[in-house]
Amino acid sequence: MSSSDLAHEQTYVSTLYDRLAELEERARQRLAELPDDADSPPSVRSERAALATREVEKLARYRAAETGLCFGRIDLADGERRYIGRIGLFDDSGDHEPMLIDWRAPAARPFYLATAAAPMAVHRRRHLRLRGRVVTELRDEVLDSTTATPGDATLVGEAALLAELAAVRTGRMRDIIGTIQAEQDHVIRSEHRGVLVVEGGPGTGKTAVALHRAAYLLYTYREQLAHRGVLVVGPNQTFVGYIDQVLPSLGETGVRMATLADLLPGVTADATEPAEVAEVKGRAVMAEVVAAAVRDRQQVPAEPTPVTLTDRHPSLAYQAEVVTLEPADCAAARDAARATGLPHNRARRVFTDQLLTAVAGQVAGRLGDDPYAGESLGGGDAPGAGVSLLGGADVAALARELRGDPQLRAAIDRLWPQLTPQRLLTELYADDERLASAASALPAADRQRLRRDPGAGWTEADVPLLDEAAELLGDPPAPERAAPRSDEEIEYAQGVLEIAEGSRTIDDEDSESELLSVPDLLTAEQLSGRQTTIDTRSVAERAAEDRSWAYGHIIVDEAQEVTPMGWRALLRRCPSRWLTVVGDPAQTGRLGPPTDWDAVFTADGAAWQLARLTVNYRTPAEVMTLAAGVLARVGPALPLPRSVRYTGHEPQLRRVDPAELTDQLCTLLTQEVAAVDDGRTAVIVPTGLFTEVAQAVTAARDDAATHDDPAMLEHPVALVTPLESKGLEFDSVVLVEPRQIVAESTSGWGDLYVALTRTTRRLTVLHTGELPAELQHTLEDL
Ligand SMILES: Nc1ncnc2c1ncn2[C@@H]1O[C@H](COP(=O)(O)OP(=O)(O)OP(=O)(O)O)[C@@H](O)[C@H]1O
Repeated sequence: MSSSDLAHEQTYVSTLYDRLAELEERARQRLAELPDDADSPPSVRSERAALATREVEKLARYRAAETGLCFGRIDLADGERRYIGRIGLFDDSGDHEPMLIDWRAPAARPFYLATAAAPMAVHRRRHLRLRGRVVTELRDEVLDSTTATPGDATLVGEAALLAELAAVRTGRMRDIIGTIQAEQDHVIRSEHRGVLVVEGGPGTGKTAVALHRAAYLLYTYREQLAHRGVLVVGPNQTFVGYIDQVLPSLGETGVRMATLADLLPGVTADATEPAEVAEVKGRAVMAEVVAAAVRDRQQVPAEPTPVTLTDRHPSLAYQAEVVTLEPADCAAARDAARATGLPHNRARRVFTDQLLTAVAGQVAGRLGDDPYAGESLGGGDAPGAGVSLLGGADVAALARELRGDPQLRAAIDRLWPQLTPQRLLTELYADDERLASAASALPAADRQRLRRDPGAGWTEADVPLLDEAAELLGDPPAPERAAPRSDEEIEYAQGVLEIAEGSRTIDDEDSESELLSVPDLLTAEQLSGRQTTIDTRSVAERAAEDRSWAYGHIIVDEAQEVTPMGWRALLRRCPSRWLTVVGDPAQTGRLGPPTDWDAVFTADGAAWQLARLTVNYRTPAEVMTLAAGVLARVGPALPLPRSVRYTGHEPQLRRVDPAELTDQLCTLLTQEVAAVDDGRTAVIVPTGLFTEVAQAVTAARDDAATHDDPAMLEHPVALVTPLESKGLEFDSVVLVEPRQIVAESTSGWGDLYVALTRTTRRLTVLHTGELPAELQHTLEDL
């Protein structure tokens, strides 16, 4: 590439940065010019808050675009030249000519799709590499079948791609907007408005593609998605930490990232449990178990139940101290409450009302009996025997009075208690009888797995069950008195009232003294209650605090790990059924059958489509050859993704003396850390060996960390179990005791396959006994 080419691009890129700085300055000014709000009415304040939010978001996008602002250029056959970058920039002329095209805009698409065979009117594609604002490198491809450089015809911008893939890892995932490949582009820009399921082997870019799709959808459907927000679900907090920089680096900050365990506000699901228990909790049948557990809490007594009233009710002249809850009355009240279709806590009101009316009728029957019914008083004024003297209004008044009786309330509570999801599940798990009734569809051994004493804490598998329960129970009816207003709000309202009082006209003062003023009509508390509080939380924050939030789009990563109950919780949060779901059946770590997409989505009425990614960008071909034997054990029909590159490093298989395992490991780590420079090395250890190995390694090296450290991935050495390594990648991987990994795994060979495919460059397998034949065979075949 000539230096004049570089100089030319430098001039252009500098102009782009100048334009970006101008726009940033303008947004900052607009923010500064927004008037102070304090005294404006709520409608004006909320409009200004919206304006401010828009400017703040713009500023965030401009800032995010600073690094690597422009990364590409396409020259079209007709002479048009388009620069492609992180955001769109237009010049200030009246025509607003595009200076830089957002990578998500349709005009940028040929940059990602054009090949020599199908050039899409592109004559040349250029990749620009920047360091800060300086253009350091250009890579050109001429898309002309006669002059095209030889290479992998399926790859777009092969040289730039391979340079990206060779870069050392930092412990945080990066965006890939400069080198998105054609099959990935089709997924990112898919116009499918239902569920898009993307399957692909390790390293095929499923996570990268899912996140770029989120950015693409937010760009293309910003109005629609800005209000409802986008949720990205990952398998664990380490993974969420690994990917959480990608969308902000693309200028998108309004996305909520969470694990399934975080879905329910107010529930911390950090307890652990055996995989066999989690598997039972994840089954679809658990929806029926939870529903039955709720129904079981709506009871009818087998026998008439006497209740001694405690209060001396003013209207009960004869002190009817004992009332009876008749099974037939309770059953009628239960039927009426269920027939409303309301959630349990809301339907409780109907049950209570109807039962109280029945009890009041009983009391009224006693009170209203005509004492002279048997006597002949002459005249036809008395209603006669068996006919109450009290009318419907009297019965209603009695029912109202009875509602306050503590004994009666307690009796009703036993029949139809107000329940929280936590109480429902705690009492279900803790009681064999309740379990036998609600979970009768489960075999006895599985029911026993659910048995647990109160206070054990919640696990991730409990969250969808709690969510299911929350849906069936509903929120309790709003408390009669609203939550007290804050002192500050009341003080402000008091001030308003004083001003209103002080600003009364002279005419007012002259008028009659009984003329009411504002403070006579309204207390400060009432006025503060009428003020509209302006919610300054972001959409993502509001969504996180609201169990019933409906997201505009949901992205689910490592989707093969989600259980049928997990899917119910996710789909509930996306009424539009617009989801992107990425996963690999071969990497399933959970017990139970693999996910049947049809059973999950078609049964739910969602239109779903399958797309596949076939090229592995992470794992070198040498390592994938080793992993092939293991994949065959995971499932003979599962496709092996094609690796995009060889690195020249054959995987090392080292047998060591059991007594020397940790010493050998520490020595090896010193070599690996040196070999990857600033890169990252992982030690993947079976769970049963984890504590021993982690203690030895962290004692020997202060650059090593485990998941106890939230910044684990930023350390040169991370110690992880196979399950924790899911979705992550490292420059070098040391895999300890593969045979034990398989022995411990609940899903057969899947965990070993995941562990083997985490490396971008180097792999060493340390083992003390025989290697699994699957690893040896593959090597012999080489
Ligand atoms: N088009 C691309 N250009 C540059 N890098 C890419 C591209 N596609 C994927 N990569 C890189 O390949 C690596 C693997 O991508 P990613 O983690 O998204 O794969 P995955 O399919 O989710 O893997 P796994 O299932 O093993 O977790 C990442 O470092 C990612 O940045």
